[in-house]
Formats: sequence, structure tokens, C-alpha cells
Amino acid sequence: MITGSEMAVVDENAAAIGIPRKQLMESSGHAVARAVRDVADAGASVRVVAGRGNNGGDAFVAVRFLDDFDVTTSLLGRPETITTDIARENWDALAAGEYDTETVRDSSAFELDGPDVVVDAMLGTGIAGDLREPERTAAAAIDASDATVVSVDVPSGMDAERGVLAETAVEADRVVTFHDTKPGLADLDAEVTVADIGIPAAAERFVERGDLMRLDDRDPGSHKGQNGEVLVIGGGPYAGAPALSAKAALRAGADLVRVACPMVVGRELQGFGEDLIVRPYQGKQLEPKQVGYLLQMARHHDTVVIGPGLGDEEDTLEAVEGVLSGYSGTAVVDADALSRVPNVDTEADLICTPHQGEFAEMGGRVTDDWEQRTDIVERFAADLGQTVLVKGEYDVVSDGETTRVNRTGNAGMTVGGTGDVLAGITGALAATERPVHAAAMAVYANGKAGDRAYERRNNGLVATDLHEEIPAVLWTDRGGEA
Ligand SMILES: NC(=O)C1=CN([C@@H]2O[C@H](COP(=O)(O)OP(=O)(O)OC[C@H]3O[C@@H](n4cnc5c(N)ncnc54)[C@H](O)[C@@H]3O)[C@@H](O)[C@H]2O)[C@H](O)CC1
Ligand SMILES: [K+]
Repeated sequence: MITGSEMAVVDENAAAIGIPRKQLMESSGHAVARAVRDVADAGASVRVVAGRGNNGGDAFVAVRFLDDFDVTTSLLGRPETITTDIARENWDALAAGEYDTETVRDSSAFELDGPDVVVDAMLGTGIAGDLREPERTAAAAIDASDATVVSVDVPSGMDAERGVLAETAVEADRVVTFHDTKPGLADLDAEVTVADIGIPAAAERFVERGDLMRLDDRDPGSHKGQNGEVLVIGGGPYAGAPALSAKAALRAGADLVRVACPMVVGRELQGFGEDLIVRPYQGKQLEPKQVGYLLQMARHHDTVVIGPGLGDEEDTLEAVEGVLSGYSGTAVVDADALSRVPNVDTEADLICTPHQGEFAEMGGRVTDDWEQRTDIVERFAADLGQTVLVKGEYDVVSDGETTRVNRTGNAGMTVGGTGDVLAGITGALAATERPVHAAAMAVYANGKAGDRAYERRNNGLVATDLHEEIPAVLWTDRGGEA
């Protein structure tokens, strides 16, 4: 099963791989035509009732495969208001091809003159909530008729995120849904078929720009703190690493980032930037006596990033174990902190970000074959009950169920500090997204930022170069179709 918004991610990933949405629409339309043939014989009268989105576009395609039926196509709304180029192109093709079409300007003009079959293509995965006019009146007329109703993707009025059917929704006899079934379809009193529309498996396996579409829904009315507060627990023997993480979290959209670090590196850390909020504690390195203080602070943050620059002193690692076992939120665990993950008993959701060497120390098996690595990491994550991101030329992310592979990044990124940047991005994204999605988007964005930096700096790129590239990768310049 896949939700409407995750379907949009896969769709955009398919486009990134080279299968444009219009090509998928052609397959969808063909599948709809096959369903019509299943429920009626050639010559039967078919009324296509289409909305102005891509759901309607699928039906316009279907019409071209139904020449031996008596088909009339009704567009609800003016052709100029069709919302996508590809749906409009398919509408224009019907008009230019002398197919029987009409446009319905307002609901009072909608009439259904007893067709054998209705193709319900008003609304698909793009909507939620009760139907508005003229769709509402059209749905009532469809439900009142004796026609066999074939719904495209979902019955119009069904929310494909949560599977809730609006009261005004169309009652389908048959649903042709695309690629995978959607929430709520199993509960319908209708025959549901899933049509393969030729989406490559790679569109779900590999992280691509479509994955970043999950970031599109930030509430414009949100205030400071609502888009993530991240606590970085790091520093001691090193001061640069936690600063790299914290700045990356800010560039990845977190509202507030605090760094808890030993007093000895507090000033140095603050010197790295006025955007950082430094919370120093007594001492030269993290020790078990700080656990209570850190846990109290962690409770007021959405996520914790623990590990960067902490070092591997026995006392420090014991404190790491204390923090992880007392914490119940989401934590990104990186660097030396990773060594304690296999021992720890915790209620927290952990996102572990080892490179291959650290993965081996955690008990994972290392291989150069990325396909083998996906199986290994998936099993390891399932056994651990946590999300694991193993870095490499092909990065592998898994929570034991969903397993993704990332191909961005380059050899220039073997320079120190790029892993700290990744941990920071992951912490920021995990404040609002599911762990496996946050890790997948973060590793894609980190690699993409590295690719952009590489264009300018070649093998001379350094980790701080990535910071300034992150916003463009995540929001402004990610490419793709409108
Ligand atoms: N990979 C795939 O699964 C493919 C699916 N395709 C089809 O595309 C639709 C989704 O299309 P989209 O353009 O995103 O949205 P819709 O057509 O569902 O509707 C958008 C349309 O509806 C208006 N609207 C929003 N809310 C309401 C409301 N409550 N009442 C009335 N109207 C509403 C909104 O303004 C828009 O105009 C998917 O289901 C598949 O059928 C593609 O073929 C590509 C492959
Ligand atoms: K529909």
C-alpha cells in the first residue's frame, strides 16, 4: 500500500530517472480503458466525467483507446483552468481529434443521460476533504444513475492519505488504481485492480529529488521552534565537528540549534559562528555526571545529535550510554557514540550513521557490493530495531522494512567533516519527518551539496563548503517538473 503523497514522491523519482509523468499517464489511461472493456461490451455508451487535474488526464488518454465505444467526455470546468500541462495536452488532443467532448461550466449544467458506464475521473490523489461544486453535484448524479461506475485511481472524494471517504464521494463499482493500492480501497464495496504503469523499481529503491517533495508542506503560519529544535551533544577533544553538525542543521531548516559541549571548547565553538547557541558544561570532556543535565535539556528539543567530536574516552562513552538509555525521543548517533549502540537498552528512535568501519565495529558485515549491502543493512536494522544509514559510494538506509540507496556524492567528500554535516542535516530533518525518510533525504542532500561544491572546488572541497549549498539543494534549486 502507498499513500497519495508517497506516490507523488515515486512519480517524481521516476521522472528523475528518465520516465516522464506523461508516459506514466499514457499507461494509466490504457489501464482505465481495459477496465471499461471488462465491464461493458463494445458499442456501449460511456460517459467520462473528468476533473481538471491529472486524474482527468488519465481518462482523456483512456478515451483514445475506446474508439469502438460510444464515448462522451465531460470536463468539469474551463479547459484554461486544467491544472497541469500534461492533462491539458491530452484534453487538447481530444478536442483536435474530433472526439465527442463538452465542458461543464457550472453544476446546474451537468446532466447524465443514462450511460452504461461512467468513468469517474474527477479527483484522484491530489485532494482531501468534501467535494466542492461542480464535482459534488456530478458525484450525486453518478450515484443516482444505474451506470457501472469505474473510478480512476480512487473514487473521487476519497482521501488517499488516510483512506477516509467523504460523505459526498462517488460510489464506485470498480476502481483501477495505479502502481500500488491506496489507503481505504480495501474497505470499499468495489472491485479494485492495481495496474502496473511501468514505474521502474529504481524509483522506489534509489533516493532521488522526488524524496525532497516531503519538505513541501511547511506551514506558512508556523513560528520559531515549530520547524525543529535540535540539540547537538558533541565536542571535547574536538571543537570543529559539533560546529559543522550544528551549522548544517540550521542550513537544513531547523529553527534553533543548541550545542552542549565541555566548557574548555565552549568559547572556541561560539567563535565558529554567531548563529550557534552554546550550552557549556563543566569539564574537558563528556562525563557520566552530565547525563542528568543533558537529558533535561534533550526533553526540550525535537531531536538530539550525539557523537560529533566527543572522542572515545571510556568515561565519555559511558555517558553516551547513559544519555541514550534515558532518552525517549529521536536521536542521530554518529562517530564514537556509535560503539555503544549495540549495548544500549533504549526507548529512543535512533538513526545511526556509521561509515563502513564503524558499521563493522557495531557488528555489521562489510562488503563492496552495494546490492549485498542493502540486504545486510536491512537485516541489521531489523535486528537492532532502529534506523541505520551506512555511508559509502552507495549509501544504504534502512529501518528494517523500508530500505533505500543513495547515489549522490563524490570522491572529494572523503575529506574530514562531511559526516558531521550529514549528522546535522539528519537531525534537522528528523525533527519533522519519519526517521527512515529523514535519513534518506539527508544523505541525498548531503551528497548533492557535495556535488555542487565539487563543481567549484574539485578535490579541494572542504566540509564547510557544503553548508552554503544545502538550502539550494533542499528548497530552491532541486529541479524537476512543475
Ligand atoms: N504515478 C501515478 O500514480 C500517476 C498518477 N496520475 C494521476 O494523477 C492523479 C493525481 O493528480 P493531481 O493532478 O495531483 O490531482 P487530482 O487530479 O486528484 O485533483 C486535483 C484537482 O482537484 C482540485 N480540488 C482539490 N480539492 C478539491 C475538492 N475538495 N473538491 C473539488 N476539487 C478539488 C484541485 O484544485 C485540482 O484542480 C492520480 O490520482 C492519478 O489518477 C498521473 O496519471 C501520473 C501517474
Ligand atoms: K477518481
